Amino acid sequence: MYYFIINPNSRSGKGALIWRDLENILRERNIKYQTFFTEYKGHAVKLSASITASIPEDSQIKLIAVGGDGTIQEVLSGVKDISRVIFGYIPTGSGNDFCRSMKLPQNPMKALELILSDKRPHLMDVPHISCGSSSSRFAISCGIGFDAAVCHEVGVTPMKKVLNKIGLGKLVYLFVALKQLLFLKPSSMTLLMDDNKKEEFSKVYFTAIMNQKYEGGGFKFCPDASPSDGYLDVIVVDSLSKPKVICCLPTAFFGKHTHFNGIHIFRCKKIDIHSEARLAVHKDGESAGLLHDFSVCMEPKQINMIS
Ligand SMILES: Nc1ncnc2c1ncn2[C@@H]1O[C@H](COP(=O)(O)OP(=O)(O)OP(=O)(O)O)[C@@H](O)[C@H]1O
Repeated sequence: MYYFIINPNSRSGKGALIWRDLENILRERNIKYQTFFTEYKGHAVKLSASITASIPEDSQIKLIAVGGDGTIQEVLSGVKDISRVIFGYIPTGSGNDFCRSMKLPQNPMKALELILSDKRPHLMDVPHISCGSSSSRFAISCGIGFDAAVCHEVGVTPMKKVLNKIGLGKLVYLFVALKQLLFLKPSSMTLLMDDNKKEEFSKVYFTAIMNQKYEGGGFKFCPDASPSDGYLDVIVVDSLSKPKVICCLPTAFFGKHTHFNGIHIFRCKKIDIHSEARLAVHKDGESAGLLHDFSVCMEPKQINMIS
Protein backbone atom coordinates (compact mmCIF):
# COMPACT_ATOMS: atom_id res chain seq x y z
CA MET A 1 0.00 0.00 0.00
CA TYR A 2 1.27 3.47 -0.93
CA TYR A 3 0.23 6.54 1.05
CA PHE A 4 0.37 9.69 -1.10
CA ILE A 5 0.34 13.14 0.55
CA ILE A 6 -0.38 15.61 -2.25
CA ASN A 7 -0.09 19.41 -2.30
CA PRO A 8 -2.58 20.29 -5.09
CA ASN A 9 -1.53 23.93 -4.76
CA SER A 10 2.15 23.30 -5.61
CA ARG A 11 3.57 25.10 -8.64
CA SER A 12 0.70 27.59 -8.35
CA GLY A 13 -2.00 24.90 -8.72
CA LYS A 14 -0.39 22.72 -11.40
CA GLY A 15 0.15 20.03 -8.73
CA ALA A 16 -3.54 19.06 -8.88
CA LEU A 17 -3.43 18.62 -12.68
CA ILE A 18 -0.21 16.58 -12.55
CA TRP A 19 -1.71 14.36 -9.85
CA ARG A 20 -4.70 13.53 -12.13
CA ASP A 21 -2.32 12.05 -14.72
CA LEU A 22 -0.36 10.16 -12.07
CA GLU A 23 -3.54 8.72 -10.59
CA ASN A 24 -4.59 7.36 -14.00
CA ILE A 25 -1.38 5.30 -14.04
CA LEU A 26 -2.04 3.95 -10.52
CA ARG A 27 -5.59 2.96 -11.51
CA GLU A 28 -4.53 1.35 -14.80
CA ARG A 29 -2.00 -0.82 -12.95
CA ASN A 30 -4.30 -1.70 -10.04
CA ILE A 31 -1.83 -0.32 -7.51
CA LYS A 32 -3.12 -0.20 -3.93
CA TYR A 33 -2.93 3.36 -2.61
CA GLN A 34 -4.55 6.00 -0.46
CA THR A 35 -4.52 9.75 -1.10
CA PHE A 36 -4.40 12.65 1.33
CA PHE A 37 -4.64 16.20 -0.06
CA THR A 38 -3.19 19.16 1.81
CA GLU A 39 -5.61 22.02 2.36
CA TYR A 40 -3.42 24.62 4.09
CA LYS A 41 0.14 25.39 5.16
CA GLY A 42 1.26 22.86 7.78
CA HIS A 43 -1.45 20.29 6.90
CA ALA A 44 1.09 17.78 5.52
CA VAL A 45 2.74 17.61 8.98
CA LYS A 46 -0.57 16.52 10.52
CA LEU A 47 -1.41 14.08 7.73
CA SER A 48 2.02 12.48 7.88
CA ALA A 49 1.81 12.21 11.68
CA SER A 50 -1.57 10.50 11.64
CA ILE A 51 -0.64 8.11 8.81
CA THR A 52 2.64 7.04 10.43
CA ALA A 53 1.11 6.77 13.92
CA SER A 54 -1.10 4.01 12.57
CA ILE A 55 1.78 1.82 11.32
CA PRO A 56 1.61 -1.53 13.15
CA GLU A 57 4.68 -2.39 15.30
CA ASP A 58 7.65 -3.84 13.39
CA SER A 59 6.34 -2.94 9.95
CA GLN A 60 7.14 -0.24 7.38
CA ILE A 61 4.98 1.90 5.09
CA LYS A 62 5.61 3.61 1.79
CA LEU A 63 4.93 7.29 2.28
CA ILE A 64 5.11 9.44 -0.85
CA ALA A 65 5.19 13.25 -0.88
CA VAL A 66 3.77 14.90 -4.02
CA GLY A 67 4.52 18.62 -4.15
CA GLY A 68 7.44 21.02 -3.89
CA ASP A 69 10.39 21.07 -1.52
CA GLY A 70 8.18 22.61 1.19
CA THR A 71 5.90 19.56 1.10
CA ILE A 72 8.87 17.22 1.65
CA GLN A 73 9.86 19.28 4.70
CA GLU A 74 6.35 19.04 6.15
CA VAL A 75 5.88 15.33 5.43
CA LEU A 76 9.24 14.45 7.03
CA SER A 77 8.47 16.64 10.03
CA GLY A 78 5.26 14.75 10.77
CA VAL A 79 6.71 11.23 10.58
CA LYS A 80 6.61 9.52 13.97
CA ASP A 81 9.50 7.07 13.59
CA ILE A 82 11.59 7.63 10.47
CA SER A 83 13.13 4.17 10.56
CA ARG A 84 9.69 2.67 9.80
CA VAL A 85 9.04 4.72 6.66
CA ILE A 86 10.09 4.14 3.08
CA PHE A 87 9.96 7.63 1.66
CA GLY A 88 9.34 8.54 -1.97
CA TYR A 89 8.96 11.88 -3.71
CA ILE A 90 7.19 13.11 -6.83
CA PRO A 91 8.18 16.68 -7.77
CA THR A 92 5.33 19.01 -8.69
CA GLY A 93 6.88 22.20 -7.22
CA SER A 94 8.75 25.12 -8.71
CA GLY A 95 12.29 24.90 -7.29
CA ASN A 96 12.93 21.14 -7.13
CA ASP A 97 16.29 21.43 -5.34
CA PHE A 98 15.70 18.07 -3.67
CA CYS A 99 15.51 16.26 -7.03
CA ARG A 100 18.58 18.10 -8.28
CA SER A 101 20.68 17.10 -5.28
CA MET A 102 19.37 13.54 -4.98
CA LYS A 103 19.55 13.02 -8.78
CA LEU A 104 15.87 12.02 -8.78
CA PRO A 105 13.74 12.34 -11.92
CA GLN A 106 12.42 15.90 -12.35
CA ASN A 107 9.57 14.52 -14.44
CA PRO A 108 6.64 13.45 -12.20
CA MET A 109 5.76 10.42 -14.42
CA LYS A 110 9.35 9.16 -14.28
CA ALA A 111 9.42 9.76 -10.52
CA LEU A 112 6.29 7.61 -10.16
CA GLU A 113 7.89 4.87 -12.28
CA LEU A 114 10.90 4.90 -9.94
CA ILE A 115 8.64 4.59 -6.90
CA LEU A 116 6.68 1.69 -8.44
CA SER A 117 9.88 -0.06 -9.61
CA ASP A 118 10.44 -1.38 -6.05
CA LYS A 119 14.16 -0.58 -6.16
CA ARG A 120 16.03 -1.02 -2.89
CA PRO A 121 15.85 2.28 -0.98
CA HIS A 122 18.94 4.22 0.13
CA LEU A 123 19.49 5.66 3.59
CA MET A 124 19.25 9.46 3.80
CA ASP A 125 20.29 11.77 6.65
CA VAL A 126 17.53 13.87 8.18
CA PRO A 127 18.50 17.07 10.01
CA HIS A 128 16.44 18.60 12.78
CA ILE A 129 15.96 22.35 13.41
CA SER A 130 14.93 23.82 16.79
CA CYS A 131 13.75 27.44 17.03
CA GLY A 132 12.62 28.27 20.57
CA SER A 133 9.90 25.81 21.52
CA SER A 134 9.21 24.60 17.96
CA SER A 135 11.18 21.91 16.20
CA SER A 136 10.93 20.14 12.88
CA ARG A 137 12.92 18.20 10.29
CA PHE A 138 14.14 19.32 6.90
CA ALA A 139 15.59 17.53 3.89
CA ILE A 140 17.65 20.08 1.95
CA SER A 141 18.81 23.05 3.98
CA CYS A 142 17.89 25.77 6.39
CA GLY A 143 19.39 29.22 6.57
CA ILE A 144 19.36 32.68 8.06
CA GLY A 145 19.75 36.03 6.33
CA PHE A 146 19.79 36.66 2.61
CA ASP A 147 18.84 33.14 1.41
CA ALA A 148 15.91 33.00 3.84
CA ALA A 149 14.74 36.49 2.88
CA VAL A 150 14.74 35.31 -0.75
CA CYS A 151 12.71 32.19 0.14
CA HIS A 152 10.26 34.30 2.09
CA GLU A 153 9.71 36.72 -0.80
CA VAL A 154 9.53 33.92 -3.39
CA GLY A 155 6.68 32.43 -1.32
CA VAL A 156 4.59 35.59 -1.48
CA THR A 157 5.53 37.32 -4.74
CA PRO A 158 2.87 37.35 -7.51
CA MET A 159 5.81 37.04 -9.96
CA LYS A 160 6.02 33.30 -9.05
CA LYS A 161 2.50 32.68 -10.40
CA VAL A 162 3.27 34.53 -13.63
CA LEU A 163 6.61 32.76 -14.22
CA ASN A 164 5.12 29.35 -13.31
CA LYS A 165 2.40 29.94 -15.95
CA ILE A 166 5.04 30.34 -18.67
CA GLY A 167 7.19 27.46 -17.36
CA LEU A 168 9.97 29.73 -16.02
CA GLY A 169 9.20 29.31 -12.31
CA LYS A 170 12.86 28.73 -11.45
CA LEU A 171 13.80 32.27 -12.57
CA VAL A 172 11.81 33.78 -9.74
CA TYR A 173 14.65 32.94 -7.31
CA LEU A 174 17.16 34.84 -9.44
CA PHE A 175 15.04 37.99 -9.74
CA VAL A 176 14.13 38.02 -6.05
CA ALA A 177 17.77 37.36 -5.03
CA LEU A 178 18.99 40.42 -6.95
CA LYS A 179 16.26 42.60 -5.46
CA GLN A 180 16.93 41.41 -1.88
CA LEU A 181 20.65 41.99 -2.26
CA LEU A 182 20.10 45.68 -2.96
CA PHE A 183 18.36 46.22 0.41
CA LEU A 184 20.24 43.74 2.58
CA LYS A 185 22.06 44.79 5.79
CA PRO A 186 24.69 42.26 6.95
CA SER A 187 24.60 41.18 10.62
CA SER A 188 27.19 39.86 13.05
CA MET A 189 26.78 36.16 13.81
CA THR A 190 28.24 33.54 16.14
CA LEU A 191 28.32 29.86 15.20
CA LEU A 192 28.95 27.17 17.82
CA MET A 193 29.66 23.83 16.14
CA ASP A 194 29.62 20.44 17.90
CA ASP A 195 29.58 22.28 21.26
CA ASN A 196 33.27 23.20 21.03
CA LYS A 197 34.14 25.10 17.84
CA LYS A 198 33.16 28.77 17.96
CA GLU A 199 33.36 31.03 14.90
CA GLU A 200 32.46 34.72 14.95
CA PHE A 201 31.69 36.88 11.92
CA SER A 202 30.97 40.59 11.72
CA LYS A 203 29.13 41.18 8.43
CA VAL A 204 27.20 38.07 7.45
CA TYR A 205 24.94 38.11 4.40
CA PHE A 206 23.70 34.61 5.15
CA THR A 207 24.51 31.30 6.76
CA ALA A 208 23.05 28.12 5.30
CA ILE A 209 23.14 24.68 6.93
CA MET A 210 22.93 22.10 4.20
CA ASN A 211 22.14 18.41 3.99
CA GLN A 212 22.19 18.56 0.19
CA LYS A 213 24.36 20.42 -2.33
CA TYR A 214 21.70 22.71 -3.86
CA GLU A 215 19.24 25.25 -2.51
CA GLY A 216 17.38 28.33 -3.72
CA GLY A 217 16.46 26.90 -7.13
CA GLY A 218 19.87 25.53 -8.15
CA PHE A 219 22.60 27.32 -6.18
CA LYS A 220 25.27 24.71 -5.37
CA PHE A 221 26.23 26.46 -2.15
CA CYS A 222 27.90 23.46 -0.47
CA PRO A 223 29.36 21.43 -3.35
CA ASP A 224 30.64 18.67 -1.05
CA ALA A 225 27.47 18.21 0.99
CA SER A 226 26.18 14.65 0.98
CA PRO A 227 22.84 13.46 2.39
CA SER A 228 24.37 10.17 3.48
CA ASP A 229 27.59 11.17 5.28
CA GLY A 230 26.00 11.98 8.64
CA TYR A 231 27.27 15.57 8.51
CA LEU A 232 25.83 19.05 7.99
CA ASP A 233 27.75 21.35 5.64
CA VAL A 234 27.64 25.01 6.61
CA ILE A 235 28.31 28.01 4.38
CA VAL A 236 28.85 31.53 5.75
CA VAL A 237 29.04 34.49 3.38
CA ASP A 238 30.72 37.31 5.29
CA SER A 239 32.33 40.72 4.69
CA LEU A 240 32.05 40.79 0.89
CA SER A 241 31.10 44.01 -0.87
CA LYS A 242 27.70 43.90 -2.60
CA PRO A 243 29.25 44.08 -6.10
CA LYS A 244 31.43 41.11 -5.13
CA VAL A 245 28.38 39.16 -3.91
CA ILE A 246 26.72 39.86 -7.27
CA CYS A 247 29.82 38.49 -9.07
CA CYS A 248 30.00 35.52 -6.72
CA LEU A 249 26.31 34.47 -6.89
CA PRO A 250 26.24 33.22 -10.52
CA THR A 251 29.38 31.14 -9.89
CA ALA A 252 27.49 29.39 -7.08
CA PHE A 253 25.24 27.76 -9.73
CA PHE A 254 28.32 25.70 -10.59
CA GLY A 255 29.79 25.45 -7.06
CA LYS A 256 32.73 27.66 -8.08
CA HIS A 257 32.14 30.35 -5.44
CA THR A 258 34.06 28.62 -2.64
CA HIS A 259 37.41 30.29 -3.50
CA PHE A 260 36.16 33.85 -2.99
CA ASN A 261 37.50 35.58 0.15
CA GLY A 262 34.63 35.83 2.61
CA ILE A 263 33.09 32.43 1.79
CA HIS A 264 33.59 30.00 4.68
CA ILE A 265 32.59 26.35 4.66
CA PHE A 266 32.44 24.10 7.73
CA ARG A 267 31.27 20.58 8.53
CA CYS A 268 29.65 19.47 11.79
CA LYS A 269 26.92 17.32 13.31
CA LYS A 270 25.34 20.03 15.45
CA ILE A 271 25.29 23.84 15.24
CA ASP A 272 23.90 26.69 17.35
CA ILE A 273 23.53 30.02 15.58
CA HIS A 274 23.13 33.46 17.10
CA SER A 275 22.56 36.55 14.96
CA GLU A 276 22.79 40.02 16.45
CA ALA A 277 19.98 41.23 14.16
CA ARG A 278 16.64 39.41 14.00
CA LEU A 279 16.72 37.90 10.51
CA ALA A 280 14.59 35.72 8.26
CA VAL A 281 15.07 31.97 8.70
CA HIS A 282 13.95 29.29 6.25
CA LYS A 283 13.68 25.50 6.27
CA ASP A 284 13.63 23.85 2.85
CA GLY A 285 12.64 27.16 1.31
CA GLU A 286 9.67 27.83 3.57
CA SER A 287 9.76 30.79 5.94
CA ALA A 288 10.36 29.95 9.61
CA GLY A 289 9.95 33.56 10.77
CA LEU A 290 12.38 36.21 12.00
CA LEU A 291 14.84 34.93 14.61
CA HIS A 292 18.02 35.67 16.54
CA ASP A 293 18.77 32.06 17.51
CA PHE A 294 18.22 28.52 16.31
CA SER A 295 19.97 25.14 16.44
CA VAL A 296 20.36 22.31 13.97
CA CYS A 297 21.49 18.74 14.57
CA MET A 298 21.46 15.48 12.68
CA GLU A 299 18.78 12.96 13.71
CA PRO A 300 20.36 9.76 15.02
CA LYS A 301 18.30 7.60 12.61
CA GLN A 302 18.32 7.83 8.80
CA ILE A 303 15.26 7.43 6.56
CA ASN A 304 14.86 4.88 3.74
CA MET A 305 14.55 6.94 0.56
CA ILE A 306 13.46 5.57 -2.82
CA SER A 307 16.21 6.97 -5.08
N1 LIG B 1 -3.90 23.46 -0.27
C1 LIG B 1 -2.96 24.36 0.00
N2 LIG B 1 -3.21 25.67 -0.16
C2 LIG B 1 -2.25 26.59 0.07
N3 LIG B 1 -1.00 26.31 0.50
C3 LIG B 1 -0.69 25.01 0.69
C4 LIG B 1 -1.65 23.98 0.44
N4 LIG B 1 -1.05 22.79 0.70
C5 LIG B 1 0.21 23.08 1.09
N5 LIG B 1 0.44 24.40 1.09
C6 LIG B 1 1.68 25.13 1.41
O1 LIG B 1 2.31 25.56 0.19
C7 LIG B 1 3.69 25.82 0.44
C8 LIG B 1 4.55 25.50 -0.78
O2 LIG B 1 4.39 24.19 -1.13
P1 LIG B 1 5.41 23.35 -2.03
O3 LIG B 1 6.79 23.57 -1.60
O4 LIG B 1 4.88 21.97 -2.02
O5 LIG B 1 5.19 23.94 -3.51
P2 LIG B 1 5.96 25.04 -4.35
O6 LIG B 1 6.16 26.26 -3.50
O7 LIG B 1 5.22 25.18 -5.62
O8 LIG B 1 7.36 24.36 -4.68
P3 LIG B 1 8.88 24.74 -4.31
O9 LIG B 1 8.97 24.78 -2.80
O10 LIG B 1 9.68 23.61 -4.90
O11 LIG B 1 9.12 26.06 -4.95
C9 LIG B 1 4.03 25.00 1.69
O12 LIG B 1 4.32 25.87 2.74
C10 LIG B 1 2.75 24.25 2.01
O13 LIG B 1 2.52 24.13 3.39
